[in-house]
This record gives sequence, structure tokens and C-alpha cells, in this order.
Amino acid sequence: MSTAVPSALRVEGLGLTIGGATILDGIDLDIPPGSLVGVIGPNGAGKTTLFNAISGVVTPTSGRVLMDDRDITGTSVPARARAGLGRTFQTSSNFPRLSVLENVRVAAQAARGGSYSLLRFPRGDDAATAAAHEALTQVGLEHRAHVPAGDISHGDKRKLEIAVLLATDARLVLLDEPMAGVGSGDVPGLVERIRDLHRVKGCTVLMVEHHLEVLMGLVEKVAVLVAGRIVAFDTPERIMADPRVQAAYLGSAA
Ligand SMILES: Nc1ncnc2c1ncn2[C@@H]1O[C@H](COP(=O)(O)OP(=O)(O)OP(=O)(O)O)[C@@H](O)[C@H]1O
Repeated sequence: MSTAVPSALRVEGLGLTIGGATILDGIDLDIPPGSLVGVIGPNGAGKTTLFNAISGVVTPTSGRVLMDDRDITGTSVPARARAGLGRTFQTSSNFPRLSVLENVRVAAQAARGGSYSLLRFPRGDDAATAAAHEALTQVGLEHRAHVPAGDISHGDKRKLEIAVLLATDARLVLLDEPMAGVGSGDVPGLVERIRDLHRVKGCTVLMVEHHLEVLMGLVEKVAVLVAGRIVAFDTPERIMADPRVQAAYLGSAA
């Protein structure tokens, strides 16, 4: 069904029950294209599970996920990636033995209709290699291009994940705690790279983040998830002032 206002992402009545436990409880979200939205909530609220259901890692027991107004609920993770959905994980998801450059090149190659082949050696004139170098320059990692991804700092690993998203065709990106474990010196740079994804590349961005001060200064709207339900969805200012949010999340997170 088409809607008057287009959605980059729409989640309708999303539910997930595992072994009798309700993890997601009828979640509704409507995210217009080009939004930058934060998702917060206490530990165990279901934030990562929501991202897993949106990206196809888990299958919801009820409800639908629509991307660009198209129902993707039953599609695979790779099909969603091909449709333009990109994702980072709480723990780094790079290939540790491949170089920083290879990590980005392989993703760029797959986005251009190639395979995730690790055997295909890059050539200097390869479009995927060029895209990878450009993305690494954008995140400030070009000088680490030939270092194994497992050997770079935690902050640089997070920048590498953003470079992978920049080099692909991702239009809707889900960032799961991009600041987790990152030293305070690396935070401003990462914030700028997330802004690049949003403003320069034009991605719609949803991010889970426990660093509230950073998140509130970055996003346009915040969804608050408590026990598998969205209890508030509003601007950062209103969210910070909402007594329900303070009771449910901010107080318990202190
Ligand atoms: N596959 C699973 N089987 C059983 N329970 C699960 C499964 N996946 C998640 N859960 C449970 O669902 C709840 C939500 O977990 P989830 O990781 O989504 O929370 P979260 O909000 O991301 O938490 P955190 O902020 O700590 O990362 C937790 O109680 C978790 O134990």
C-alpha cells in the first residue's frame, strides 16, 4: 500500500517472541528519507533485536518491515543489503586478517554487483579499489590502508565500518553503538563521519547509542525503547525533558 509521505523505513506492529518471552512488543516506527534518528533504552530493552529484525538477522513473529514503502519482511539479509540497507554491529564486524583497504574494497566490489571474493586481487584502476581509497580518505584512514584490520585501534575499527558503508550503495544505515569502547579523543571524528553518512552521502541513519550527550547533539529525533515497546519518539530536547523517559531510562542508566 502506498502512503502520501514516503518512508525510508516503516516498521508496523513488529513483534518477536522467543520461548514465551516477548522481546519486541508491537513496534511502530515511520522514518522519512534523510532522517537521523537515535534509539535509546535500558540494557535489554530490545534495541539490537530491533536492528536485527529490520536487517533480517531475526524473523519477527508478527508485523512488517518496509523499506522505501516496499515490504521486505520475508527477504534475506543479502537481499536487504542489495536493496540499500547497511549495518554496523556492537562489536567490530571487519575481517581482521584482511588489510583495511581490502575490507572496504570487498564491500565496494559486492555493492557493484560483484562477489565478496577475497581471491580477486585488486588492480590500481579497479573502480572498487578507487571507491575504497576514497572512503578511507574521507574517514581519515588512508594512512592505515595496508595494515591488517585486526591491528588497528578500536576507534579506527569504527571508522573502518563507516568507510565500508560510504563505499557501498547503502541508503538506510543502522549503527549499533558506534561509540562503544571508543576513546574520547576519537569521538568528535566519529561524529563527523556519521554526519558525512547523513549529509554528504544522504543516508537515512538510525543509531543505537548509550553516550547520550553525544547522541542528543547529533540526531534529529529519538525513539525510546523500554521492554520491547517504543514509549516516546520526539526531538532530543523533548525526550530529555520527558518524565516518562527519565523514569524509564535516564534514571536507571545513571
Ligand atoms: N536469540 C535470543 N534468545 C533469547 N533471548 C534473546 C535473544 N536475543 C535477545 N534476547 C533477549 O532479548 C532482550 C533484548 O536484547 P537486546 O540485545 O536486543 O537488548 P538491547 O536493548 O540491545 O540491550 P543492550 O543495550 O544491553 O545492548 C534481552 O533480554 C535479551 O536477553
